[in-house]
Amino acid sequence: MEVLNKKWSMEKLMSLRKEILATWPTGSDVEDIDAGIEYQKSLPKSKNFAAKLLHAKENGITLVQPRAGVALVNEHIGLLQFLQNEGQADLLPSTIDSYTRQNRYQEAEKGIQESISSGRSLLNGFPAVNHGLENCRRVVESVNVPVQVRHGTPDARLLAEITLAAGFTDYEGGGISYNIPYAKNVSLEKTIYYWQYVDRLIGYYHENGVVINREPFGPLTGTLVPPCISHTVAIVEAILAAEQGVHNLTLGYGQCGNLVQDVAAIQTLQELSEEYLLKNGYENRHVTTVFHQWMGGFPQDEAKAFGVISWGAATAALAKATKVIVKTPHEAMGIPTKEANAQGLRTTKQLVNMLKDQTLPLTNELAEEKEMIKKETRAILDTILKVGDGDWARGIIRAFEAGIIDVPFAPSRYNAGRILPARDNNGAIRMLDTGDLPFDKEIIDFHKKKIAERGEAEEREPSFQMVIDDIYAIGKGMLVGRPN
Ligand SMILES: CC[C@H]1O[C@@H](n2cnc3c(N)ncnc32)[C@H](O)[C@@H]1O
Repeated sequence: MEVLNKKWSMEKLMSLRKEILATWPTGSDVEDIDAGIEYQKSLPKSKNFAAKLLHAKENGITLVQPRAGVALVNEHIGLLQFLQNEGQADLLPSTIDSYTRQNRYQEAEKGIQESISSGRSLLNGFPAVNHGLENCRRVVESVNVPVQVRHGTPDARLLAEITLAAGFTDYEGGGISYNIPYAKNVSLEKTIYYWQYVDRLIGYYHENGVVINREPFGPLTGTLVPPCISHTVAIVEAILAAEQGVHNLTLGYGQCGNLVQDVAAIQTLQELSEEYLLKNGYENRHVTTVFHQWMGGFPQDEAKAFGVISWGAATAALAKATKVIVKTPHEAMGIPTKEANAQGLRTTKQLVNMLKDQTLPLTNELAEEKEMIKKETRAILDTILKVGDGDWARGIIRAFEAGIIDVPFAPSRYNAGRILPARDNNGAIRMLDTGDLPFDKEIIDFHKKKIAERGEAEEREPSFQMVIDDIYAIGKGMLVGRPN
C-alpha cells in the first residue's frame, strides 16, 4: 500500500470509521461525528489548548504541564484536580496506559477491574477507550484548564474518536514519532496511514469551527538524539498533519543538557517549522514549541532529581519554549504520587517565573549552534523530499529505509540505527558516526572536530565507549561521561 501525502476526502474517512468504531464497544457512543463537534463548541474558550498556547507565545510565557494518568475515573479526576490546584499546572494531560496504546482493550478492562478490587491503580495510565465518552467528558469537565491526550499509540484512531468527542483539545503523537521509538515491527506505511485518519478527523473538526492542537512526540528515544534528527521528524509530521487540515501544532524537543545547544534547538525548531510549512503551501498554521525536561535516566536521590528538573525548567524558560513538560522526583522509581508530581510542577513554575524576564543573549556560540542545526536539518529534509519524488510521505518512508533519517537507539526494525551520537567536551550532542545522513564535508568535519576536542581533553581516542559513558553519566550525577 503506497501512502502519499494527500488530503483524504471525508468520504474516505467516513468509509473507514465504522470499522474503527467497532473495535471496542465504547466506539458506538461516538457514531454521530457532529455530536462531538457540538460538544466541543459548548466548551468555554478557557478549555481550548490552542488558544492558551497562542496566548502564552504572544506574551512570552512558558506554560507548565505534567504527565499524569491512573486507571479509574474518579481517581484520575482527583489527580488532575490536585495537579491543577496544588501543582499550579497551566495545562493538563491524560496519559494513556500501555495496554490501550497497543489497542489491547481486553487487558485494559482487566486492569480496571483489578484496580477496583485492589483499591489502587494497576495500570500505568488512563484507559480512555474503555472508560468511553461520558467518563472522558467527566474528566474534561472536572478541571478548569485545557486537557491533552498524551500516549504512545501507533494506531490511535479509536482513542482519537472518543477523546476528541469528549472535549480533549490537544492530541499528542504521529505516524513516525509514535512508531520508530515505540514499536519494533510496525511499518511506517501503516502508522502514517493510521495518523492520516487522526489528522483528517481533526481537520474535519477544524472545518466545523473546532480548533484541536496537535503535538508530534519530540524526544523520540530520549537518548542522545541530535536536534537535527528530532527536528526532521517533528517537521515532517507537522507537514503530514497540515495536509489533512490541522492548523495548530506544537513541535517538541527533548532536553539534551548543553544550555546553548538546547536553546538553539528550540529557537530553530520554531523557525524551521514555520519555514517548511509555508514553503510547502500550508498557510495560516500556528506553531508553538514544547521542551521536554530530561528524558534520560534520573537520579534516585530526590534532591538531585529536583536539580535535574530545575535545569530543564531553566533551559525551557531561557529558550522561551511555549510549554515545558515536567518530570517528577519519582522519575527513577516509576509512576509518581500526585504529591511528587505536584512538587515537580511547583519547582518548574518557580524557575520559569524567576527567569520570565531573561533570555540567553545571541552569542557567537549560540549563533553557530543555530546555523549548524539549520544546515543539518535542511540537508535531511531536502533529501527526504528528493527521494520521495516530491511527496513527503513517500520520502520519509524511503529515507528511513536508506538511513537518510536515523533515530539513535530506536527499537524499530525500520530504523537504520547506523548513526552514533556522543557528547563533545561541553556536553553538546555530536555525531561520532553520521551513518548515511546526507551531510556535506563541512558538517561531518564539524562533528569530527568537536568530538576530537573531547578525546584530547580526556586523553583517549574517540570511540563507542564515549557513547556508553554518556548514557550512564546522569546516573552518576554528570552530563558528559568522563572516563574513570
Ligand atoms: C514519556 C515517558 C515519561 O512519561 C512518564 N509517565 C508515563 N506514564 C505516566 C503516568 N501515568 N503518570 C506520570 N508520568 C508518567 C514517565 O515517568 C516518563 O518520564
